[in-house]
Amino acid sequence: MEKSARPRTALNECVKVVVRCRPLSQKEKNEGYDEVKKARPEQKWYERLSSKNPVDNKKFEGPLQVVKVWPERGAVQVYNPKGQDKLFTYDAAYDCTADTQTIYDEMVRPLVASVLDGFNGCVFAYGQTGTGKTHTMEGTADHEGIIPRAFRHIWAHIENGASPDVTHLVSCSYVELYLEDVRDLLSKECKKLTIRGQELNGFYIPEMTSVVCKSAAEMVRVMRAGNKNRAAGRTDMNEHSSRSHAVFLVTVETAHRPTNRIRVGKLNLVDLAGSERQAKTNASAERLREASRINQALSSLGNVISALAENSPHVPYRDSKLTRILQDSLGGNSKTIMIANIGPASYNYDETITTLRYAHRAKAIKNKPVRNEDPKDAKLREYQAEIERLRALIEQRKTASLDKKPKKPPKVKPQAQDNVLVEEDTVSIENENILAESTIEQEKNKTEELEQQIKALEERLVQGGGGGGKELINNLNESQVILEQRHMEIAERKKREVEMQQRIELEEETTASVTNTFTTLQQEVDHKTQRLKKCVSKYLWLREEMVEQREAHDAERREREALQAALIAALRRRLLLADSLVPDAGRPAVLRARYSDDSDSWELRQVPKSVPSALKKEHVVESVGRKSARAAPRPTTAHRLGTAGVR
Ligand SMILES: Nc1ncnc2c1ncn2[C@@H]1O[C@H](COP(=O)(O)OP(=O)(O)OP(=O)(O)O)[C@@H](O)[C@H]1O
Repeated sequence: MEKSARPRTALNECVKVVVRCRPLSQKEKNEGYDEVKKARPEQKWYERLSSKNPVDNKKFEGPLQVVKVWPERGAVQVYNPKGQDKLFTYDAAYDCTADTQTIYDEMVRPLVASVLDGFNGCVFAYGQTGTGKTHTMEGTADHEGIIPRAFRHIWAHIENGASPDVTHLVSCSYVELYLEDVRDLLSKECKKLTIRGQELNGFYIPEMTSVVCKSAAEMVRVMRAGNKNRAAGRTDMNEHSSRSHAVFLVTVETAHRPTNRIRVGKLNLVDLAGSERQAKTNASAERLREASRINQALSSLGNVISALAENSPHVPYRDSKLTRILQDSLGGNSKTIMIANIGPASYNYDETITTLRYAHRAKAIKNKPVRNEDPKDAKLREYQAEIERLRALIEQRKTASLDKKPKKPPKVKPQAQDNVLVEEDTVSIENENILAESTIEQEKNKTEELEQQIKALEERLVQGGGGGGKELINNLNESQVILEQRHMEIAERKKREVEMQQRIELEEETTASVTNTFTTLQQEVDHKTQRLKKCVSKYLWLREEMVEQREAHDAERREREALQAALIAALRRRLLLADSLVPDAGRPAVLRARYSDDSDSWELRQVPKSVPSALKKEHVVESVGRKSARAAPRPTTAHRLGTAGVR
């Protein structure tokens, strides 16, 4: 099993990006979104080049399906009413006919195999609300998602492991990020947790519940138990919308007895909450607050992706808890897959383009996965040491109890005068024996207790080749392994085909003029005109893209400002209601945003006016968004409410 010649480190590895487009929902079909845009009046390139603003504000004239996926090219094309269609390429692209099995076999299976080999892995689903992130990651009652498939894969590997010299320990944890709080979904009352720095091997939450599991079914039960505690709600965009980011962490520890080495692979399975436009959601105050935090965390994630893609010297990981948790997965010690989920309908055009842009940027992120060998915090090592200690204790007790064996009473002699003495001896020996027997009984109980402890510890560990023993099961396991290998081979071939296709397209563009030979001048002119047109098209595309990105950025900023204004208005209303409770009620006051080191957050404080500064008692009204001290921006004017507004 063990091959010491294998390298411990992998080369820099880019984040793999996969796009999945969900089918139209029944509601969308009823509204007529199943019409596909086939032809679009094309503006002549020289007309568009001469126009001052290449992007007019043309909108969709009716409901349309605007996304076309090219699985064989790993490309996604989006019909653009404002200009040229958008075309993005990825490691893989799946249309609405693709099932999760295919995505798992082609993309996720190799990653989970690496985790079983001691690497860290992360799969995270990103996208607008209602685009199928939960469907992809968890699945539904009749459709298995990536997470339960990964469980089955892990246990198939353990059960098929040929060597009984290999011991495994599989544990899982489940946390969610709700309103910037990390909550333990596997603890009673979902206790709040604190992320303690960044360890070498993934994020570190000391009090997080960790459940040792012994089968895939047990892991599914743990996931379902956690899901019951997850924050979910109904929005206009999704009947069952996840209102939190959920991270399911699987740790697989593997000990190889001959070499006494332990490998620890950690797999983060992340279902992010969806971004959403407030204008579309008709959100209530509570949903607004949730959405604001969701969008805030996602925008931090976007900033981290951009900084990494641009090789920026500062990556703002500390801007949100989500980015702290994903720190290793993005630009660190992990192999990572981002699944960007999109919807096909035209009313989601802006969000689809935003998701595709982020996903495209994420392709440039380079990770540095390292196999985790013999880490200090391996639980398996702890268990093994404890079992050894208990065994040694039992041995000690056994040798000690040999000395306490009951003595035999002396034989009664025939002489009458000696009998009294002998009887006395017998009584004392019998007493000693009763004492010794009770001590032995106690020792036996203690030994049994220790043996029980060893058994309990050993039960948590799983020996490789668990499926062995029966020939039938062995054969079944073997065929399963062969089948898995075939799946991997097919997936690998398909991946290479997509890569080849993308390379051919790129080379066609760059080398056509070099390789082409022309017999007539006219041919050369035609060819060069064609090339010029292509270059101009590309230029136009980039110009449009730039303008659109600026527009999207402005729209996002405007939306955030509107959201902030709405939240502040809600806060003001609450303040007015609670006026009588405010210590300085009646006096004019201002609201100021101050950064608090204690709570690592921005706080809205009510500061009384016209009071000598020594007597000013600030009253914290509410924490506004957590930001780390280093990365936090100065409060904007939106934070500073007018003095007239609040009494
Ligand atoms: N590939 C797919 N095939 C069939 N149905 C799908 C697919 N993707 C999503 N759906 C359906 O679309 C609906 C919304 O999906 P889901 O809840 O997974 O979205 P989401 O992105 O997780 O949303 P949110 O961010 O609000 O939690 C569900 O009814 C789901 O079953």
